Amino acid sequence: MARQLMSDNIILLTDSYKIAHYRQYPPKTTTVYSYFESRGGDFPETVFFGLQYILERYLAGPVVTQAKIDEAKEVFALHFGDDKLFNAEGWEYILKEHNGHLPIRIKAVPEGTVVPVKNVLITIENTDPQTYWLTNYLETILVEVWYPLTVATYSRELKKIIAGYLSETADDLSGLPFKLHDFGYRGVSSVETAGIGGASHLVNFMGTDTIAGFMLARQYYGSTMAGYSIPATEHSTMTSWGRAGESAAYKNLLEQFPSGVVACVSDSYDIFNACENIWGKELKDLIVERGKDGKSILVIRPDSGDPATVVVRILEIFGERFGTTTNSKGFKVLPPYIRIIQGDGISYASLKQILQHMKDHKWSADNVAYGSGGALLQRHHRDTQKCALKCSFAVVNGENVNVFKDPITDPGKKSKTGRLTLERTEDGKFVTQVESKGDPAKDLLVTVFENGVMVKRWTLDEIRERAAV
Ligand SMILES: O=C1OCCC/C1=C\Nc1ccccc1
Repeated sequence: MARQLMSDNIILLTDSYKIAHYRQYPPKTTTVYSYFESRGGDFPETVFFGLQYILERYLAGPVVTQAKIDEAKEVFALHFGDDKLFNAEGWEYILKEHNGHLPIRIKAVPEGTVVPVKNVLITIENTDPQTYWLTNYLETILVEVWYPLTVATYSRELKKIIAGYLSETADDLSGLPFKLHDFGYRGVSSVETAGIGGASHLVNFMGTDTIAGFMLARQYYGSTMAGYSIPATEHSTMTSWGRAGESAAYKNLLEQFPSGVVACVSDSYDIFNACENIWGKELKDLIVERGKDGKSILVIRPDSGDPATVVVRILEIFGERFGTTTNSKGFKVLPPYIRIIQGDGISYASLKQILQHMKDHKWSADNVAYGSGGALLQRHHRDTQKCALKCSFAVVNGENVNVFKDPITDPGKKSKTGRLTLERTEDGKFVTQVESKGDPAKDLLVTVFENGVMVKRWTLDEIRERAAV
């Protein structure tokens, strides 16, 4: 049989130090209860997303087998130089008593919910008193939810910026879902990262080139097709015509794609010459003609230079060549058959600068879409939103213990204690009730996983509803 992939042996999906933790809890510990939160960071609220994938992919079903236990025995004896350290009995207990299903209960806020930081988002506890040691054994894989949570949050913050400028400078927000396109597949650390991050972006938008992203949404979030794209050029398909062949390359593009939306990267040599003399003069009539069907659009993609400066300069050139109208908010709009996509240097900071520069020059946000790669999918870490899992409650020798940490060296790391609920106050604000004082009937946390079974799932459509800007 093909050897178990490391990522498919749940016993190996943890940090080495956790292997020895079962001997370190107080004697007669029967419950370990922990919670996950974002303590805050770049943004004051987060979109909860991505736990469903982790549960389905790594924790659900009969994940414990004798083969995996044997593999763990072998590798941990080598890894620690000690064949007595690994809790083989504990895992064999799960195999025999629970038929390989994890005796764990996980409650979480519904995916897509936007929650202010410093609120409980997930709780996890063991359902079998024998497996108190399993709760935090699963911390490692569960805390990886920081990544989809942070990408979904970051993507939504970019959406807020674009929505704001559309509200101020466009007739409506109908173009918003396609205003930020995911260019990030090559810029992430692995195919799995691309899938997770790509799906996280699709909570907020519908434009993507990260195929792994909509495939993950298809497989884990019940979304037949979560994201869309269009024919677009890259430098190789343009520069292979040679510099002298630049206009022939562009003309060929319009002939190959006589209708529909098509994008063309145009900065290979001199984007301003390309816009002024090729797109704006030599091929102008072709562009206007194809636009007469009311649905064909040529999208020009700059890919270098200072984004704000380059975008506005192209808008001015196209405004002169193709004309403009003034919309209900008093801002200029190019004819519907020609647009711009800025896919270089897009980030939370630069997006505001570009949109503000456009506004200062009376250009509507309608004219430009954006693409983002590494900044969208990769330039994040667990401390971006300070995501962590901490133990807040235990039962030891039949006694309830409110567990917490409160380091004198960092008050910001003080953890919540007791059993927790996430509730809403009368005025609709989220509040985390601590010390087991919450009302389970009001708890917004939903049991999503129990004893190996996914007991609650959400679809991407439902999640998009909750996360709507
Ligand atoms: O130009 C475009 O218009 C919209 C469709 C996508 C697109 C470009 N895609 C892309 C992907 C990965 C790296 C760079 C660009």
